[in-house]
Amino acid sequence: MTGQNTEKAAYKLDELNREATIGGMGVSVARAVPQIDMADFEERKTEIADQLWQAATGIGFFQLINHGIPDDLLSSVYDKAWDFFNLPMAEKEHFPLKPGTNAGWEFRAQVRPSTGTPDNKESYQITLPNMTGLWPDDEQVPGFQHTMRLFEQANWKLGMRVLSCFALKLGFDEDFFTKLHNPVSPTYQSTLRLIHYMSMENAKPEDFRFWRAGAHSDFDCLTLLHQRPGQGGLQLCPGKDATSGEWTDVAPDPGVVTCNIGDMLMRWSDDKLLSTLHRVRMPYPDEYLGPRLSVPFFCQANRDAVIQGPEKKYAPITAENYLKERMQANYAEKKELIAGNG
Ligand SMILES: O=C(O)CCC(=O)C(=O)O
Ligand SMILES: [Fe+2]
Repeated sequence: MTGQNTEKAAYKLDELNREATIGGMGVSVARAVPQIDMADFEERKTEIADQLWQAATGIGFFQLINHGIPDDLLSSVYDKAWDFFNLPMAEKEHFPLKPGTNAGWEFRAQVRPSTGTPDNKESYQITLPNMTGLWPDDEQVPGFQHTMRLFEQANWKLGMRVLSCFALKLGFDEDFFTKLHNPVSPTYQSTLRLIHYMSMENAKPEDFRFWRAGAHSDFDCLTLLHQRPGQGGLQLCPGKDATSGEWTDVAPDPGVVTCNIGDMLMRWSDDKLLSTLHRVRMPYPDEYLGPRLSVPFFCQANRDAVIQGPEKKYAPITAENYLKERMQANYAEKKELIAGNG
């Protein structure tokens, strides 16, 4: 089967080689990240698809405005995320991230090939078929499960709109990707992730040498990221490697959803849609030093989806096998599956 040999060798895929060489600071360079208006989506689909294609074949990042995810839902997600992260450690430990499931809580466990050190963060991941025993109850965090399910669904819907535009552009049926991100299937593996990057307010100068999130590309098809205004740090470096060392801050403007293409869609588009390296840097001394909360949603095709582009540039591979290969590099020393999306 395709992939079996490559699965055995961590770092074998091009993406991993790319990641392993990009731990340096680099320099800061301003670049425009296109903003794309999703208003009146059905009527404006052709125009929106053109804009998405241009951004995704260029810088690989774009920001959606008028995306339809209600502000009050987003605020409620942030409130409940804090309620969760503020639980005592001993309570959070009841929801451990289970290897290979992208579900549950981890604390400073994700080591990036690019840095070799754990990201300075804790996170809680929601992958719907894998959540048994992993939801805090309404006494611990009132309304947590209800709110997160609503938000997961809202992100899925927006993600599928974007993917339907890429499907049209690639010559697939409009609902091609939607059918392969089927949320009622047991093979569903899209993930909502709540991330708490630790406050740097009382940190020692040497702690600033590390990364909130080391440079990486995402494994999935498409990532929708919610950043909080005033809590920046996300940077991108376009192209297939970071040899330029030129990183661009992606502003956490209010009301935008920041999107990037992941490796899975890059492969599925025969390398036309570009998965772009990104990272989360530490704040500069004159910036906000408090904790940072971000919420990405990873649109990741169902495990049994077969990935092959219209031009058949790469051999077919199931999403499950593709992710196995991709994940092996991101495990902590015990080679456990820490996080399988970004
Ligand atoms: O927190 C962020 O701004 C980005 C997080 C990210 O890139 C990831 O989790 O894959
Ligand atoms: Fe990422």
